[in-house]
Amino acid sequence: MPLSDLTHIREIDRVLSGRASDNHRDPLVLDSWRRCVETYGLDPAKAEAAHIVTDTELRLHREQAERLIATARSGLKSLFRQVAEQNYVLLLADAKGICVDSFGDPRFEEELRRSGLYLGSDWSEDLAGTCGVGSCLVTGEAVTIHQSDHFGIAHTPLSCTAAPIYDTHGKLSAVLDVSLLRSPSPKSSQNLAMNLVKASARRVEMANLMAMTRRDWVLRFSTSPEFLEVDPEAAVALDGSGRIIGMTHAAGTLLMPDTGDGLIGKRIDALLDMSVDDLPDLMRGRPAEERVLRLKDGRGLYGHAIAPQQARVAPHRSALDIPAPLANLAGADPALNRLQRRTARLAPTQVPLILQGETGTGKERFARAIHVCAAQGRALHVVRCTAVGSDTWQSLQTAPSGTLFLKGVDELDPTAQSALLELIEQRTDFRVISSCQTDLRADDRPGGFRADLFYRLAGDVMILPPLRLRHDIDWLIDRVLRRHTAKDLSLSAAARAELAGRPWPGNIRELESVMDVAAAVAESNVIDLPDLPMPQGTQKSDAQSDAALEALLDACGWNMSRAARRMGVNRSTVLRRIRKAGLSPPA
Ligand SMILES: Nc1ncnc2c1ncn2[C@@H]1O[C@H](COP(=O)(O)OP(=O)(O)OP(=O)(O)O)[C@@H](O)[C@H]1O
Repeated sequence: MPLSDLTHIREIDRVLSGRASDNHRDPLVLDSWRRCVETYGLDPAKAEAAHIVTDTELRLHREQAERLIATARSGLKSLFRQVAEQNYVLLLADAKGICVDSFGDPRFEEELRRSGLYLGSDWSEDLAGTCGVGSCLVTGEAVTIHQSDHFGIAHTPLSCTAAPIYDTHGKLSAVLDVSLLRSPSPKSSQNLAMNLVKASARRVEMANLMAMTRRDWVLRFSTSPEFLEVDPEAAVALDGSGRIIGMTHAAGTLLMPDTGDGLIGKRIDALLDMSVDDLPDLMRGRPAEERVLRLKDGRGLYGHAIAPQQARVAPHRSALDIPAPLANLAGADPALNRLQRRTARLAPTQVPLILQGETGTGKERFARAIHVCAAQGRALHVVRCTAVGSDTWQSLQTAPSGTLFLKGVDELDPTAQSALLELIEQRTDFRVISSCQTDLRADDRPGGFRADLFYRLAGDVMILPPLRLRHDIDWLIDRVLRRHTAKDLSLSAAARAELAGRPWPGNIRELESVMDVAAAVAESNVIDLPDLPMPQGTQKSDAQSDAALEALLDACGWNMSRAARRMGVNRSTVLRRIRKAGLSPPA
């Protein structure tokens, strides 16, 4: 027996008798050696090179791991391209340690087969001893088993680096291994291989999650905005209520660093300061740097949400027509639901749109949703019209094509109007969406909005109703409340009724700030009347005209007290106005 083998066997004996190894072995290797002798009863001197399963067994193993293998194969190929010049062999093993796919240089085929770096070889630790695949399967971690780290003397020339691949439920399902028949002596020579194999396993898990959860939301994470879209670190799949139904392994470590597991079934709002309703805001339309997520322990992450590619259950026709980013903007409000349906049809076109509504009614949010539905990753340029200068128009001349959102377009002075007209005539590749708070009209008189520009912007004008006229205010309250997930808050019936009756001059923005205050001051997890801040000043009621009065009454379901609270008057005043206007409740 060669001296090196004898030395190896003696070292194992020494370690097994409780003495230290001279070779600064990784504790993971020493643990595995102990298992080999004490649990599996293996003998390091037995020079069994490779255990190869029969063709029938191999077919069975391949069939069982078929889906993952199909996904992993492309990862394997690209990894092989990266290491092709360096004589590495790539193996994909299933959860039992059987090599179900391999890539290697055909010139060394016979040698690879003899060494077990080949299809059908069984690398489970209880059979092959300490080895890349087997020890990775036992520990669930990426490992390098370098030369004499191997238990059996038949394997000590090899250097194997392996990383686990977990399925979408967090179960270890396969191992990706890169091995060398001969390698330089220092173990550190395999550090790069370790990074490559870990990155490939992560990408295989990501691709597998995406393929398995096409009907669900996927939320991908990265600690840096640059890699968020190209190479995210982790991902989870979510059902419609925000429960985690799939994950990549790294998501456990990232979202629950203490325990790492138990992620499946958890609600996303229990882990992050966000709810499932915020997912559309995390889609591609927004710059990655703005898509910051906060973990409950205060750490920050960047998030990228991918909408379901197919509906989970076939909804009824009108819901089917509305893509998720738009559908998430309203509850059951007939006017808004009509608007959503209309917008869903216009979103994929190039028709320029004007969104009109009071401050805080959600015009920008609507515009972003339209962009996300239409733009397939193209740029969104937001121009705040109160703050434009010549440099704004100049930089837009060379900006990438996409959506141009003109926020507060009614604020543009004549010079800016000319500059904008010139820009959109040149940049026909911009889809223009504008927002305004006033009833914008073409008016060529001095100080007006020039007609030639107006008709280029106003393909369709969409009116977003003020909050006091929305029927879905309860839905909105719940939605805004869900952002305060740290306290698991709810609202007392009295507080809810009080909020439903407010005039809301600042609309949804004001609602958000009221809920922020209430959530902060509430002493229990039920927000009650005293927790609500006073209304922030009252605006002249919309119910000045008969039509507006009727709309407000409709929004309140003809409940006089609620209408009176919204208008900031008493009940008898409402009744008097109804009589004067000759209005009556719908039959
Ligand atoms: N459908 C919605 N659900 C939940 N929050 C919403 C919704 N629409 C708007 N918001 C929130 O309300 C706030 C105001 O929305 P946004 O900025 O879109 O309003 P706006 O009409 O563009 O306002 P302004 O004209 O004053 O700029 C934002 O914080 C936004 O996140």
